[in-house]
Amino acid sequence: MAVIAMKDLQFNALEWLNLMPEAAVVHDSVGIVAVNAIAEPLLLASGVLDQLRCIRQEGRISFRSSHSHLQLNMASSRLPGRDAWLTLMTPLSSPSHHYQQLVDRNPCAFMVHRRFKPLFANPAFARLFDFASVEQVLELDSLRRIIGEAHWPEAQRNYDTLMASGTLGKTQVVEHHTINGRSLHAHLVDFVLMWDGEPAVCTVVSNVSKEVRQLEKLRALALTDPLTGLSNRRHFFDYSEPYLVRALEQGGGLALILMDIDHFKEINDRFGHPFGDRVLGQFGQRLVNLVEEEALAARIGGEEFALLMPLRTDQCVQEVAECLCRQVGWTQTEQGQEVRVAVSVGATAWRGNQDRLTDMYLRADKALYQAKAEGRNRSCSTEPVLVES
Ligand SMILES: Nc1nc2c(ncn2[C@@H]2O[C@H](COP(=O)(O)OP(=O)(O)OP(=O)(O)O)[C@@H](O)[C@H]2O)c(=O)[nH]1
Repeated sequence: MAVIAMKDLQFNALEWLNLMPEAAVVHDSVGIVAVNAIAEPLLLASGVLDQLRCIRQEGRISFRSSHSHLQLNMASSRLPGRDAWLTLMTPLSSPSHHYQQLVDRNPCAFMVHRRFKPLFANPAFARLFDFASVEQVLELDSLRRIIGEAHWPEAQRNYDTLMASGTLGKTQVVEHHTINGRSLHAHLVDFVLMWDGEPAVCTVVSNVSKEVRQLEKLRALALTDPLTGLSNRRHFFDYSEPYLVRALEQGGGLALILMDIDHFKEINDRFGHPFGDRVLGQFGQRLVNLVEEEALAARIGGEEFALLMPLRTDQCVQEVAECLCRQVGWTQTEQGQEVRVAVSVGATAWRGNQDRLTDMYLRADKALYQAKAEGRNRSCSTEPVLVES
């Protein structure tokens, strides 16, 4: 592959060209940016550069023309967000044979036209989507089944945009299901080609299921406190919104409860940091066991925990806080000595639609401070407030 000029490092023209097993040229308002090896000799032939200039000057998008000597079919796609074009040159004769080659030479590809009617597919595509053969793919009237109902409206919109603009489809990662219902994540790159005088779409597919799973794992790790397995501070504050929305929509109550283990420094000092770590882990476990599943429990600091939980109409925040305070602590023996793990608790209830989590946090923190000041191992809550209906 020869690169004539690369004006912008972010511009992934080379990547695009790598996907094209046929003659492909990327050009912008100044000139040719990149070509692949198959297109290079074609550019030397008289007339081809003029055709490309025409595309630029007239601002035409997808078009088809043939050069008398070379009998080329030139279809241009505008690169998303760029004043640049990708032109594919295909022999005018035997397009069917040519497109079959196009999909066959790609690691995994298919071509559709008119509402996702499959025209060509390669064996890797058939295998990836659990088809018995390429023929089975081509028997379908539409790829709707593997696109999936959830993604179908968006896929149709993308297809229409692609047809109307001739623009290269945005690369995207989409969850699909195989014909056997197996879920997989695929990275798709679409480009427009001419088929039987009409635009059609060729899509190059990469199976990125493994990468997506790894990303999901990493995301979960980034949101989890490793010591307790609870949500971490970031997740707690980022994930609070659905709780507030639900309280607002359903008019229910919501409690924010902060808990801070008493004299934790002393526990560390007496029994060592690893023991302190075990206490934190145990505390997290006890907390999860005490609350219902829909509660969001998090470790938001060293020995500070938070709980965001819906309140039933028969529950009042003071009682919930008091109950937790009594039940979450415990006594155990370590190195022949008694260890008492107790907490101070500060709690508040949501006060209606102007009340944000940050407001609630300030109030609960104040109540927690009060519980510490009054002697620890107790709960305090903000004064009873009527929850707005
Ligand atoms: N083992 C362990 N200790 C931690 C961790 N994070 C914070 N700490 C310790 O937690 C202790 C908190 O001490 P303080 O803020 O003085 O609070 P306290 O001793 O619990 O006193 P009060 O909160 O006033 O009852 C400090 O000694 C920290 O080093 C952790 O991940 N593991």
